[in-house]
Amino acid sequence: MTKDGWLIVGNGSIGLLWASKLSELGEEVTVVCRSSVPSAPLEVENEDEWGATQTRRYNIEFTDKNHLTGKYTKTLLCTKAFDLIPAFLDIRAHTKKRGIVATLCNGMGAQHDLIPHLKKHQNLWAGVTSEGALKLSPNSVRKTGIGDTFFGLIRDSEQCLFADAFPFPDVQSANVEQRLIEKVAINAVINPLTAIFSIRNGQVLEQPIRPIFDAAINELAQAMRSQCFKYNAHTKNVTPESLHQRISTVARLTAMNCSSMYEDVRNLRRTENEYISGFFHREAQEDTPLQDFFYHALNDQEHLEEHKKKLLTMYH
Ligand SMILES: NC(=O)C1=CN([C@@H]2O[C@H](COP(=O)(O)OP(=O)(O)OC[C@H]3O[C@@H](n4cnc5c(N)ncnc54)[C@H](OP(=O)(O)O)[C@@H]3O)[C@@H](O)[C@H]2O)C=CC1
Ligand SMILES: CC(C)(CO)C(=O)C(=O)O
Repeated sequence: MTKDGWLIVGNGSIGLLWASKLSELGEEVTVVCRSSVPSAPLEVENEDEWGATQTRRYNIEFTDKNHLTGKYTKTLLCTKAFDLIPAFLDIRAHTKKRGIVATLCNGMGAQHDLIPHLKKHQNLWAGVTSEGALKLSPNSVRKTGIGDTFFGLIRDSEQCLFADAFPFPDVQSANVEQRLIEKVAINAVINPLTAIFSIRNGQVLEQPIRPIFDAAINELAQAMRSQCFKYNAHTKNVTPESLHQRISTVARLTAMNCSSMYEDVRNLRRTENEYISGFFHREAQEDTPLQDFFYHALNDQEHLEEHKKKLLTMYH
């Protein structure tokens, strides 16, 4: 049986947020959960313009992979980068062979690694989002930051049911590779700093973190402009000023948010370090000592306090 609604994989903050957005469009939404399957409706908390909390409820279906039926034409994977492929393989049998698969995860690498696992005529849309969200329980989420979201085709099959149109208004992007790289740069600055120093996003703009924030941006801009950088076609016009402006804006708009990496570190969960600082650590041909430092510090969390002190000494 063909299902024309959306199948969302992952009831984390982003999966719950997108379940509400799709539901608001009048779409049928099914969310596949790996752990506990909620029996209550989805709840989304948001602050109105006067700072009062508003809660909206949505009638969507929560289920687990063993109770899925039919084949979905539209699938949105909202997992961490390292879970993307196993999550798709879990539900692959329930995806339509000419349908679309979309991803919303940070970092670089996992999206492209998914391509060989797709069915023959499925289109793959890689998404990037700078919205902030905090999961409160398996069925509730709080919006914590304003941001934008874009999806672009990274695998285009002529026989896909949706041709090359993404079935959600105003999010389609023709230059998604550029957006993916720009987003990984944003995450490579905000996420490690917030995770190492246990601070909210907005605090990266303040003392004593500010000099490290500035240095991390200058270093990345230089690495991204280098002719030897594999993705140089998408990044050659990046300047320290433009990168600075973009990353500072995200930090301001999500000032009260705890980045996904900070949440992972404080909840003792695996981080996306490998797909964020790890990406620059492997791919940048220029020296990126700060990214290398972040990468090693986050792989050595038992000594985070020492890494923190060292960073502060180096930049003051
Ligand atoms: N939170 C934020 O503000 C932002 C997050 N992002 C990015 O979006 C992506 C998702 O983030 P976020 O929602 O915060 O992450 P979470 O860790 O909150 O959620 C990921 C969810 O995916 C679930 N999952 C993993 N594997 C499977 C599977 N096989 N089947 C079903 N569910 C599965 C996890 O299940 P379980 O509960 O069992 O762990 C978890 O609920 C990440 O790449 C993140 O970096 C981007 C911008 C902002
Ligand atoms: C945009 C930002 C920094 C929002 O917190 C994010 O992508 C994350 O937390 O991973």
